[in-house]
Amino acid sequence: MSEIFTQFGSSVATLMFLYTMYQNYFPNQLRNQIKRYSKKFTSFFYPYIQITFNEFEGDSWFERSKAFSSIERYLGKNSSSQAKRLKARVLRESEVVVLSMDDYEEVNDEFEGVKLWWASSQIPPNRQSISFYPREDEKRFFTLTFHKKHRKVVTESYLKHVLDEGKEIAVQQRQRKLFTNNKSEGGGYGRRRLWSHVMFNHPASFNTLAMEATKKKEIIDDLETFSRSKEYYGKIGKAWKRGYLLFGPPGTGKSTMIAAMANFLKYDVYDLELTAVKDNTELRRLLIDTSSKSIIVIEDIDCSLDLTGQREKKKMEKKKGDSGEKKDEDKSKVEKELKKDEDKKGSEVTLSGLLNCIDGLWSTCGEERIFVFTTNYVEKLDPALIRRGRMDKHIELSYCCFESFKVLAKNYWNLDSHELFPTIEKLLEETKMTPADVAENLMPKSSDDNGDTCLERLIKGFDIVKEEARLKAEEEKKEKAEEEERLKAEKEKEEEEKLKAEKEKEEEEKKKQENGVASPNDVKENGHVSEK
Ligand SMILES: Nc1ncnc2c1ncn2[C@@H]1O[C@H](COP(=O)(O)OP(=O)(O)OP(=O)(O)O)[C@@H](O)[C@H]1O
Ligand SMILES: [Mg+2]
Repeated sequence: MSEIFTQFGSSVATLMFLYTMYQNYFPNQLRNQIKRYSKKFTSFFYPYIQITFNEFEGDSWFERSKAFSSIERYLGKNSSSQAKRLKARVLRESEVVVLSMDDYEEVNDEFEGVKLWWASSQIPPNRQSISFYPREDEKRFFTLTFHKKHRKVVTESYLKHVLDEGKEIAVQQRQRKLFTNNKSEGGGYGRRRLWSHVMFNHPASFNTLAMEATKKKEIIDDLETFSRSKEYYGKIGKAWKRGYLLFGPPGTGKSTMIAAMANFLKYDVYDLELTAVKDNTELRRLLIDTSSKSIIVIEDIDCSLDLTGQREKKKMEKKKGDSGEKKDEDKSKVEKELKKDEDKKGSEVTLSGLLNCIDGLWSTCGEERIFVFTTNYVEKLDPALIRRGRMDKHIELSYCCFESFKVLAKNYWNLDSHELFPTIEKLLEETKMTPADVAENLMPKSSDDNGDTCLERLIKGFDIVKEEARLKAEEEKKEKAEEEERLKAEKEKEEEEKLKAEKEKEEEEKKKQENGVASPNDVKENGHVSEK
């Protein structure tokens, strides 16, 4: 036994001696060669492949690798049930807690029947010191291990799947923003910020939007299909964007619907104020500066620009001419309209500039974008602006119907039915009331209010709306009668002046004949006086 120990001891000593000789006397180059061949030798028997994803790559020390962040999110979602140690991070803007697997944790994954292993590691810092910032020599990385026979599936499909899903999770977790364009002020130095933003926290959703169920479903389906159609748009050679035109009277839910759309798709919203845009070039710059997955909104498009072009201009010029002859009251009305027109002129954005941005070559900068225009007067818009392809879907938001009312009653008071519903249904058929008015009546105004009192108030509200409608109709009738009267007076005046002119002419001719002077009509081309 002691012999065996002696032999074992001397063999270990020999090995140690050889290793020390190898370390000390083999040149570096030779050592590297040996290392390379030994790795090749082991990989011949070791059937697995490893891919490493570093947190920071190349020169960009300050910017985390996008692939690393996507993998972290993907694994965070899939590893929370497997990993024993997780790291929690709270996103600054959204206050959402994001979990990711801690260092030296391992999780497995499966994709199309292929088994894969992920591990998170880090190269520890060389020196021990206290630092607020991440240490330069502290390198975190993920390692993906898989059998070499799955190389094709992993490199061609799995990695794309991981990165796409990671990106999608980021979209879901991000705090969305509401942007508005800054007014252009010439003469500034440096690069001006084109958009300002606040956090988008509008609570509207399609559940709370009062609208017929079929119409609502149609819009939801349309939005869903759009957001899933990246490949399809690419295949048919169309920019991945869609235009919606929302039209209807004030208070019918156009702005609310935009918020519901943004919440449904989890998009940012860019509220574009066209009158603050200097010219077409700036409009283009603004659009290039918008991100993908966003809704670009132009509210009250009929008021934003002189989109009816020359026709409108002529009408205003005529009004301007007329205003000289009008009563003071009328004059101020026309001047007000002219002032509004002047405001629009502060912007040199033209209809064709706008059309190019929605539909031209520039519209393809950025993808997955929805353009929404709203208006109270669809008939005022230029047909070129709202043709399909530009505004693909036209949605009319109208006065409250019984179905819409039921959505509001459910939202405001959790009412599915009530004895007053039939009365309200009848009143809604007879009277035009906007969802905004219905909502206002259903809002509790004191702690004593409940479903019954609010429905009763709504019924009374119909009387007010009816009375308002009656007064408005009367006023319109009066205005119409006054306009007719004015036109009649103008016509009579014109006729009178015409008659007067004719009479004067006749008298003049008569006078000339009496004085024996030939009238110019009596002079023939040859200069002779005609015989009468
Ligand atoms: N269809 C609707 N569903 C739910 N609430 C609505 C609806 N329409 C209007 N409202 C309520 O009325 C208010 C005003 O609606 P909103 O601002 O969406 O109207 P609008 O059509 O954009 O009006 P405007 O043409 O004046 O801009 C909203 O705050 C909302 O509470
Ligand atoms: Mg609105």
